[in-house]
Amino acid sequence: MSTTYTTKSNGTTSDDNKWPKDHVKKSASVDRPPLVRTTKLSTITIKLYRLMIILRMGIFVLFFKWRIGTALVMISSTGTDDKSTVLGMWMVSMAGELWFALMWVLDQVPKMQPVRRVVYLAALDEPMLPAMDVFVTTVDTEKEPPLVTVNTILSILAADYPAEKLTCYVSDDGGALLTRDAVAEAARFSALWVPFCRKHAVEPRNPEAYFSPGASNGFKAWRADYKGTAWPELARDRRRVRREYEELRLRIDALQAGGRAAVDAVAADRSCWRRGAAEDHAGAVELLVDNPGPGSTPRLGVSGTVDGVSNLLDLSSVDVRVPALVYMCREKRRGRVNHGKAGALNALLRASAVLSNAPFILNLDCDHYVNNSQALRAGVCHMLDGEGGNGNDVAFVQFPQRFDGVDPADRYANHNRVFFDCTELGLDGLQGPIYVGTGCVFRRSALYGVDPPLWRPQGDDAGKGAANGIETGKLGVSTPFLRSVYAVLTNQSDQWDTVSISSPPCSFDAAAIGEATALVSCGYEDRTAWGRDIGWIYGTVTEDVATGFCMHRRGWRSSYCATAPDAFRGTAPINLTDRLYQVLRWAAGSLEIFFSRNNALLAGRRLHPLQRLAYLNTTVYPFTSIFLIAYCGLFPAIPLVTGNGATTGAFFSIIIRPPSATYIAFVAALMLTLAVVAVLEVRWSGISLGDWWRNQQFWMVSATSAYLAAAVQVALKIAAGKEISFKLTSKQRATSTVASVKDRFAELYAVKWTVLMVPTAVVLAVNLTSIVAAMEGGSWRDGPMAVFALAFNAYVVVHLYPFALGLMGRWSNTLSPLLLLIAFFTVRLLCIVLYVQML
Ligand SMILES: O=c1ccn([C@@H]2O[C@H](COP(=O)(O)OP(=O)(O)O[C@H]3O[C@H](CO)[C@@H](O)[C@H](O)[C@H]3O)[C@@H](O)[C@H]2O)c(=O)[nH]1
Ligand SMILES: [Mn+2]
Repeated sequence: MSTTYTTKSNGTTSDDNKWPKDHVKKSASVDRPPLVRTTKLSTITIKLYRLMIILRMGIFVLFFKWRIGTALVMISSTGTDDKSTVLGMWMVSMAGELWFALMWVLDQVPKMQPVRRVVYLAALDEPMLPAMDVFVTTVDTEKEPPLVTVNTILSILAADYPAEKLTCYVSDDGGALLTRDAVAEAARFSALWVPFCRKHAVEPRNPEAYFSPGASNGFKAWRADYKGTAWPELARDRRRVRREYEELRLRIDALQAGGRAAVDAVAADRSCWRRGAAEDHAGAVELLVDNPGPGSTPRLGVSGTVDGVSNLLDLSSVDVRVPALVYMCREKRRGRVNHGKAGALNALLRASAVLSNAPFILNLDCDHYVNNSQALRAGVCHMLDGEGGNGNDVAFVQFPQRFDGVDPADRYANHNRVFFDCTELGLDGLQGPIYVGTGCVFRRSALYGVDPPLWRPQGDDAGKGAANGIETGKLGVSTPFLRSVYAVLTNQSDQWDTVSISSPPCSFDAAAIGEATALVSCGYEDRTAWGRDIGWIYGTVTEDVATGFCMHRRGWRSSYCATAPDAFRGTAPINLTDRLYQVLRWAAGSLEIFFSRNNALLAGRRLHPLQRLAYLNTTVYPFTSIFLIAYCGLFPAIPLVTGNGATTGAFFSIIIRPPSATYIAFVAALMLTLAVVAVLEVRWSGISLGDWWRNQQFWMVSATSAYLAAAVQVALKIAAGKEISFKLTSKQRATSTVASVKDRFAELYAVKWTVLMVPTAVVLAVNLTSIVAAMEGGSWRDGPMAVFALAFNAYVVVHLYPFALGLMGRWSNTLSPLLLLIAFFTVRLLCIVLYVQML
């Protein structure tokens, strides 16, 4: 598919943006079976889906033609007194309808060519595996319990990957000694946990998830595999490891309690258990587990050699080496912007460059653990072989985000299935999925702001030109760092053997650690291009979308890797307040990108045309709230504002007439095609109708609350320079206790009122005012406006208030999604029929 794209976009005007003339796709010249197989979905369902989308776009065109035609006639035949009212209403309604149609098109069109990719892990030879660095970020020990981070680290260290090629870096943005001590505890426990996982091939390799009763996370129940002789030994080892794990938990609890006690003692001076204040502390890089050494061979456990571990388990036939683990805390100083997560990741990028300098980087939030120990290998398959045999143009491989601990009804649409199982698959068929912040493997060279091989001058396969072209001023002044960048950029070849990828060899000596510490100082990025062209992108709270966009804009591709069982799993906010704040941050971040140099409309021609639409969609969607609230909510108030009593009455008398048959036909056709497209989408992607419905519902909730708040925040940023802050999502502390669903999700049932509901409240108030006004001006019959307002109120209430009141979970168990869908479309239809009757 990339080939057709290349030819299609050939022959541009600007020199820089010309598709390489005779770029021939290098197919995998290596003699091995392909690692990834890509299939375009082209079942009858998909064909029908495309057809319906095109059909619906056609109906839009006819509809708008008719609407504009009839409105012009009506406006010209209206008396001058009412003209402003009618014109006002007509403009608001046209703006709304055009916007909703545009949003629907932007959302649907990039989904028209979905692909699926399957990896063949068996074809991946051990020596082919490149080195991999894993970045974990954490910032706040209250909202991100250290135990969660510890479990994530353990799942990474125990992943099925050669120990000498894997390094785990933990960034502690809060500079808390507690975090550092907890990571050190993880390092100690890994000496037992990693060999145990290897010995019995346990899954998942997150101890908390592994030991929690009933959590199989997509794997067969752990006992099922062990009917044979290994069973008694696993049971015994498991018991012992579990006991050790319980002790680890207690130690971490004690650390946390100690931290709190100290805080209490020194009257809220949090600095006593930090390197300094959370926002003002020195940088530090510390090696907690050393690398086993390049090319080192498996070391079998011999009794009594591994920190007393072998006394607990028989490890005589198990490789006991543990991958390297590095703790890092970048320097922060008050009064200097630190760029949040993007700043932390850029510090990690530099520090790791002078230590392990792996060509690939996996990025995980502290709560997203490795659920499938093969995940890293799956990512490598995409990097080596993705995009039709040559993965060299793939900048990143995104995995779907999956979550533990969401209520069974998924009331707040945390699973986001439509996005992860439809949209991302569709984008994978274009230039590649959007980067969503966690569970993503990067190519290090792509983060250094160079062009993909596809766009380099001919014959520059080794990236020499790219390496020479890199201006040192952009990257900062550290010579060891620049040397590491050069090594990475010149080492891109199709021969992904250990020789070419592990250069320069890992070194974790004191000099390297010292250099790494200098690289995480807060002044390093001054007068460089970090955050602009290099590394993770600054200037938005959704650094993920911006970073992926900048790569796609350069012509890089990305790849989507859905595995079974899930590659990674994290936690999601399950109460409405946290969830709405998360949605608010995403919406505000998107608008920040829209109003920046990273606006999709400004990108050059290397961006796939449909990819551009997709990025436009992800950055303008919060504006929908303005149109929605004007169209459905404030619309009834227009005659009250523009007309005086007499003209309003006259206006009402004009508009009491049944809607025309043409209009009803249009609305019915638009509704029907919408429903059919939805059903087809559900069918080809394999999500359930319930998932789709949840998304619709939660979209309504967000669009009448958080999106509008985001628009206000961004307006304030533009007008008054007020920066948008990153409000961290609280991670649930994992529990091993079995509690009833009701107890576990008790928080859901508590009514939480939040400021984000204010926009909805305003709209409802305006609606009520207009109802009262209409009633005062005459009888109920005179006020179709009032009926419309009532219908909209019902619409909002049906969508929103059950959420707020915590009823949805119970309802959804009794009402089938289909019934809800029917109700949803009926109310929507009613709203629209009533409303256009007025025009
Ligand atoms: O100053 C900061 C702020 C945040 N983080 C880390 O950023 C991550 C994401 O935070 P979270 O509150 O969990 O955000 P979510 O809303 O769950 O995250 C999604 O959306 C974010 C963008 O808004 C992305 O950064 C995330 O990766 C993506 O999972 C966590 O690991 C934090 O520790 C930092 O390291 N430094
Ligand atoms: Mn998160």
